[in-house]
Amino acid sequence: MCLSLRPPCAYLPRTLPRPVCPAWFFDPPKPRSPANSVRFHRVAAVAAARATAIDLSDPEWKLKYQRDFEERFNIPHITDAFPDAEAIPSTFCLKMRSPTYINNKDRVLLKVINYSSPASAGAVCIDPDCTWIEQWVQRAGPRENIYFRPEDVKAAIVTCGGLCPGLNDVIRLIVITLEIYGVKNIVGIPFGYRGFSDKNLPEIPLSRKVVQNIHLSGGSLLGVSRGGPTVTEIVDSMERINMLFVLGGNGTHAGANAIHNECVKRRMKVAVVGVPKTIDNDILHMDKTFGFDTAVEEAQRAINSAYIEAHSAYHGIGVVKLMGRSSGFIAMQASLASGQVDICLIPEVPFNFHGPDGVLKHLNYLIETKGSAVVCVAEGAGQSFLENTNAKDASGNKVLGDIGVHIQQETKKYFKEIGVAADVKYIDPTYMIRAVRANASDGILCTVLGQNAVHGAFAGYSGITVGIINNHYAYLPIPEVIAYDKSVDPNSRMWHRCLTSTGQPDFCNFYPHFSQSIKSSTKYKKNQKIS
Ligand SMILES: Nc1ncnc2c1ncn2[C@@H]1O[C@H](COP(=O)(O)OP(=O)(O)O)[C@@H](O)[C@H]1O
Ligand SMILES: O=P(O)(O)OC[C@H]1O[C@](O)(COP(=O)(O)O)[C@@H](O)[C@@H]1O
Ligand SMILES: [Mg+2]
Repeated sequence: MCLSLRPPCAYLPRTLPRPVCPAWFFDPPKPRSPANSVRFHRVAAVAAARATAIDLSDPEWKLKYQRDFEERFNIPHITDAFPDAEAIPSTFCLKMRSPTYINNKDRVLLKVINYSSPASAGAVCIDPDCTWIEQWVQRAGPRENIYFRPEDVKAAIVTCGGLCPGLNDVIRLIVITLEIYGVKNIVGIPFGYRGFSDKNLPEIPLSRKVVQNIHLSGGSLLGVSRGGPTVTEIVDSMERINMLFVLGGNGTHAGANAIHNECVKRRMKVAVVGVPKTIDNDILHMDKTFGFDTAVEEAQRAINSAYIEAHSAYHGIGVVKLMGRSSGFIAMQASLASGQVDICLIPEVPFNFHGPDGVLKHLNYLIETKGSAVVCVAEGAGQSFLENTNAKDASGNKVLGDIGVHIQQETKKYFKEIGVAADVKYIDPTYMIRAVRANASDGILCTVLGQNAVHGAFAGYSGITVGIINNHYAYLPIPEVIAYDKSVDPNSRMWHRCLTSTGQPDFCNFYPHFSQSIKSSTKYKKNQKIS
């Protein structure tokens, strides 16, 4: 089957025999655009920095790589700074039966596919032969011994960044689990990191009674914010807090790691544990982050509305903009789930609006052949077409231009110019999606993550976060999950499945002139640097 066809091919039947596919299809290049080349450079820089120490001609390189991996994914523990910290038997006990514990040596396998070649879809290889190297990370869960006496614990929870379905579910389970361990002093920090420094925002006392039903609504019981005090100010104001649960995305986790480091520097015995919250799903190594499933489900509803509007109008075109600053996961998954999208545009895959290979030309084709069309665009896509204001939000995130409005305007202009009627409707459901309560699968994920965050803190780990990896739960050191933003691999099976579903061509005449062998692909080059 041939996916990702350029427009001339797109008019051919979909069941093309393989030879009809252009050669470059079988060797798809990594797309580049001004926006995502920055990202790729960052990825490459990180990989190269790690790779410099590895010499593939060294017969022991595999062993050394494995050792380096183990070191990187080793999670910090209270005993690193306090070797004399006393371990006591766990106070975590269930009413009905005694809990089963996790052994400190239990591990979860991070990569489960043994790629035979760098050309395999989605392959991530360390050397050109794709040598199989086991990469193990720490299994999450309750330990038999704990490093905090529940009566000495003051636990705080803070939620930062933008909203995400499931925040209340995680808060709820952290509080409930802390109480099961016997903790009485539990507080919420109001409005993100800001709550640490704003004297007008007192701590919120939390208990099972307070949190019992909070998961029934979206948002965060504690409130969220961007920006706020410095790490020094945060640690200065932590007073008696010796367990800090931080719910947030990459920015929040960078803050949490800095808080952990500052506590170690000041010789404060504090466990700082993150729970990744990002609706964009851009945290590394995890199957997904909580709220993502719910977001996709809600996004589908917006797409369905756009479809109905477009389908019911004469030459209707529905445009839906979904979240995703630098990663197109929601747009890709929602497009796949809905099956109603004709064009899906994400930041990772460059596109042209105009010209023979452009989005507008294909929209005209869709209007001619189908009578209507639906476009789903991720907010970070096509930013190079918009004015760069260099504006930043309070957290330092780039303020993006509205690509949805741009598509709507350009589409109207184009159809007017070619003298074809078109009725263009634009839907931006961003804040509606973020504010809903978690669906059942996210509710379960939040429950498990919340519990494991508490187990991690009691086990004495700090500067860690918790995530689902290949359907198991693991603790990871924070720097490893925020080294760069996770993004959609345009060479992955999932993106190709999305293209199969939409039937869209490549909107970039860049591709045909780029038919190089796999040896020039980004991943291969990265691996070459290693050798
Ligand atoms: N590199 C950083 N170091 C310390 N704190 C940070 C850093 N980046 C962001 N933060 C703080 O983390 C919080 C959330 O960051 P933000 O980028 O808005 O959301 P998210 O955590 O979802 O990425 C903000 O209060 C911000 O000030
Ligand atoms: O308007 P706000 O609050 O700045 O949020 C907008 C942003 O929030 C997001 O939904 C995700 O933000 P977070 O990384 O904080 O979860 C982005 O996709 C979007 O750009
Ligand atoms: Mg972020």
